[in-house]
Amino acid sequence: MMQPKSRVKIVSEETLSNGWTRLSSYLLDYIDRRGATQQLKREVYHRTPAACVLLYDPKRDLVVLVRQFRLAVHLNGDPAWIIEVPAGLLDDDHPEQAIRREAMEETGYQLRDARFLFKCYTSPGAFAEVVHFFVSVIDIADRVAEGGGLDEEHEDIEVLEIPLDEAARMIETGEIFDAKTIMLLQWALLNRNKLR
Ligand SMILES: Nc1nc2c(ncn2[C@@H]2O[C@H](COP(=O)(O)OP(=O)(O)O[C@H]3O[C@H](CO)[C@@H](O)[C@H](O)[C@@H]3O)[C@@H](O)[C@H]2O)c(=O)[nH]1
Ligand SMILES: [Mg+2]
Repeated sequence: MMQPKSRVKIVSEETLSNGWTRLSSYLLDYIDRRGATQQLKREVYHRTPAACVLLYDPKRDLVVLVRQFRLAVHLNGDPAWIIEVPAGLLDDDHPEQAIRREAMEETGYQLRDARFLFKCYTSPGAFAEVVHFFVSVIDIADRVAEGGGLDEEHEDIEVLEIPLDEAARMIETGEIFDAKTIMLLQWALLNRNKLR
């Protein structure tokens, strides 16, 4: 059995765009499962790692979500102020540090425990992005600031407190359609009893 690494040889990389995030085109020699060498062309968007968190308040049985404008959604013609769990890029921080910072900036909640759940590739066909998923049990007393995002980054974030069952229904109605948000809400539905 061939080692996986020896099946892939990067022949060349060309930077197509180097703006907010770099986009490259690669040529690679790829040995397929029958042992034949194929030359492939693949584009990769070098999105850096990120983290997201489900804030769950067991006393009120609600989750804290954020609503903000997403241009890609707008360009597709979908309602573009979309509802998501708090999330952000790691910016060289450890995932847990990053998610504490993002939760504070976006929602004003000071997290006590943040429990790592899993990591996931959000779109592995084209994006290098890995997202680290967390859950944090919160209480109304943990909200020490307004949230809303950073003015200097022109973040314009609305904080929403929604009963978990209502949020679950909003997946069915199509009002919530962000992948990481759906994953965390479904995790919460499966594990709510352990969070009380
Ligand atoms: N100038 C500039 N600024 C940008 C650009 N893209 C994003 N920004 C700014 O950078 C901020 C990044 O905010 P974060 O909170 O760190 O990231 P996020 O956009 O919430 O990202 C999370 O959700 C995305 C959508 O699901 C994920 O793609 C991402 O990995 C992460 O989970 C944005 O609010 C915006 O102000 C850009 O192309 N140019
Ligand atoms: Mg964010």
